[in-house]
Amino acid sequence: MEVRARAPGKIILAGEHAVVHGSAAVAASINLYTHVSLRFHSISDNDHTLKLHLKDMPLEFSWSIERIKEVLQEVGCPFSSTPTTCTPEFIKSIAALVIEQNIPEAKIGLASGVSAFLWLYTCIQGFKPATVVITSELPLGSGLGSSASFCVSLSAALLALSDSASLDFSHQGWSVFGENELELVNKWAFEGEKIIHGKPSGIDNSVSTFGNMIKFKSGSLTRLSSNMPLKMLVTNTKVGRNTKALVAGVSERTLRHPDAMKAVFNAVDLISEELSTIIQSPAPDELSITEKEEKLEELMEMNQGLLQCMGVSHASIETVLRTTLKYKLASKLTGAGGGGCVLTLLPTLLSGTVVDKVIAELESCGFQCLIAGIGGNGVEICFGSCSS
Ligand SMILES: Nc1ncnc2c1ncn2[C@@H]1O[C@H](COP(=O)(O)OP(=O)(O)OP(=O)(O)O)[C@@H](O)[C@H]1O
Ligand SMILES: C[C@@](O)(CCO)CC(=O)[O-]
Ligand SMILES: [Mg+2]
Repeated sequence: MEVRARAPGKIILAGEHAVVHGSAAVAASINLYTHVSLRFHSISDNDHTLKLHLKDMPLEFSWSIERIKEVLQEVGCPFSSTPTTCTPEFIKSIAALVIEQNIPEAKIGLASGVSAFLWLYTCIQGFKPATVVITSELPLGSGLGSSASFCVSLSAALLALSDSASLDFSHQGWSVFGENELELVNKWAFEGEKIIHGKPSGIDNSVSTFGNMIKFKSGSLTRLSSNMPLKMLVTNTKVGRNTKALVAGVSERTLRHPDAMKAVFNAVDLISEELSTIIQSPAPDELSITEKEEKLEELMEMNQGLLQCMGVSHASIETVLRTTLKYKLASKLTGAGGGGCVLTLLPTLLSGTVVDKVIAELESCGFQCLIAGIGGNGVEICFGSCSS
């Protein structure tokens, strides 16, 4: 029996970092996915290993089930029907299993992803021999939620083949879980994100699980129904960074300047609330689409200024901001910042020629541009044949 799962990446329209400190944030799924395929080995395979194939790296890992048992059972049994946080003892043991695989130095950032894999796998499936293959359309470590879509798609595939799932294996094509299963996928993915991120707010795994557009505040999610055709240019500066370090940096700044940072987070909260109201306000509205877009642009600029206050901008991000401003377009970083991706709102009435010009200028700086499809489905699973 083989199952496939796919989960989308995301953009954050407002509120990254501040959301870790209790402010509201607004995020939307995008049409770029991480794909997971999971197949248990049968007795006739005579293969007693757990294999992880990161196809586009390309890297392959393999552990004998005996070795995994030997290392993990020293600290307990991770197998659990409810989402469980990986303890520091398990983290250490899992790290030992990852180190044995000799990940090349240039790809060492993947170690946290492989650790999250081992945690989610052994918690949800225990010690069953299997092969897991992962591919991703998302750039890793660029602010588009690669870590969350990795954890969500993996949790979905693992839960789909768990004993507690009651799914219709004969259904052809992609299908969605029921609400309760989605909640469970989301909770497990959050545990995986903790291993990769340190202190995630939960917004990335939530939007990857449920899709569409959400407002997220203090761990709770509100689904937004947008009445605006939103078009965003995503520019990848290709400057590598890692979310864990950036989130930790903002927390350290908050410890040094608690009152000033509280005011910054409060301002971001108000920006996210206003942005979600504008996006949801019914059309036709007293505000024309253009007026709404102008308000969104201003809010994005204000949010970007506050992200600079938090210390998460970067010279490459500033270059994108300056370039798009020449065309009177507003931009902000998305995700954790420090490099990674920048969003630019493309107003409905903007001519295609201007879009082409701005993309050409950004690409001449060595950046990579794409126009993301915003607000599609969340995680989906498929048994048997399905289009990719
Ligand atoms: N397809 C994948 N295979 C293995 N590991 C992955 C994969 N996708 C993400 N990861 C793990 O997640 C890490 C990147 O996560 P990180 O949170 O730093 O960036 P991001 O999720 O792309 O951006 P953001 O959190 O700002 O949205 C990688 O270094 C790796 O450990
Ligand atoms: C930087 C951050 O706010 C968003 C990363 O996409 C971290 C988080 O909320 O977990
Ligand atoms: Mg991430």
